[in-house]
Amino acid sequence: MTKQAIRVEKLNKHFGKGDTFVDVIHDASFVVNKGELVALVAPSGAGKTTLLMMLGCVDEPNSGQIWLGDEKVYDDKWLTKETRKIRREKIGFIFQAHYLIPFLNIIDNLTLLPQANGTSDEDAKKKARELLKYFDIADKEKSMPTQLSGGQNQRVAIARALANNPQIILADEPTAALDTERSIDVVKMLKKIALEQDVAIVMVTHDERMLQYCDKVLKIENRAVVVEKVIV
Ligand SMILES: Nc1ncnc2c1ncn2[C@@H]1O[C@H](COP(=O)(O)OP(=O)(O)OP(=O)(O)O)[C@@H](O)[C@H]1O
Repeated sequence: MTKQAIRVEKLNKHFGKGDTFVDVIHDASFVVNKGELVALVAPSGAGKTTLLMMLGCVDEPNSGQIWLGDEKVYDDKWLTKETRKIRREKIGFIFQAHYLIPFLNIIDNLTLLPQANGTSDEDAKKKARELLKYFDIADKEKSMPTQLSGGQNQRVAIARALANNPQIILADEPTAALDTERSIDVVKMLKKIALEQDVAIVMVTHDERMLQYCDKVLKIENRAVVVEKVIV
């Protein structure tokens, strides 16, 4: 079994034409393995979200190649029309805001997508309860998101990203709305998930203090993606 969760070769992305042309990512090549927590850092506007959204099959690159696990999904074009299916089956997303649905309780927030994807009510609830237990918030299943703290809601959002057993989690500044202590909790939790569930996690962060918990750092420098090992 290969360890590779994401492989990118000579990936390019620009926006606009003429006066509005912006070259964002130029010939990016890197690998993220299963079990790794990888930070993605760069100055504002350098292309972090754009890169994450290409890995998530949301934004289309201009050229290059992307493999998710062993499956090549992009080779100068998407290799399937079903990019939504790839997202649903392989990828979990976490954002800065938790985006829980305010009028659904915690367990219903967790079971909504799996049920929409065809999982039975019973199986979706079983998995949701396992996740809530794993995240130490089993007693909150009947609570509404407004009754939980910011850190607890972010744990629910992480649990939701895991509900479909993804191979890859893409997290866009998951700690930006949290204080330092809660941020460290969340990043340590992501590290534990990566290791225990053999998931690859790419996390955008502006916070240098979080890098020590990561295995690698992807930096975007002058449109190129540079991979650095974390030395603690
Ligand atoms: N849909 C779009 N059309 C045109 N330009 C875009 C589009 N999306 C992003 N850009 C441009 O691409 C560049 C990279 O944007 P991106 O949001 O990926 O940066 P970022 O590193 O995530 O920034 P931040 O840290 O501020 O969130 C920016 O110059 C942005 O203006």
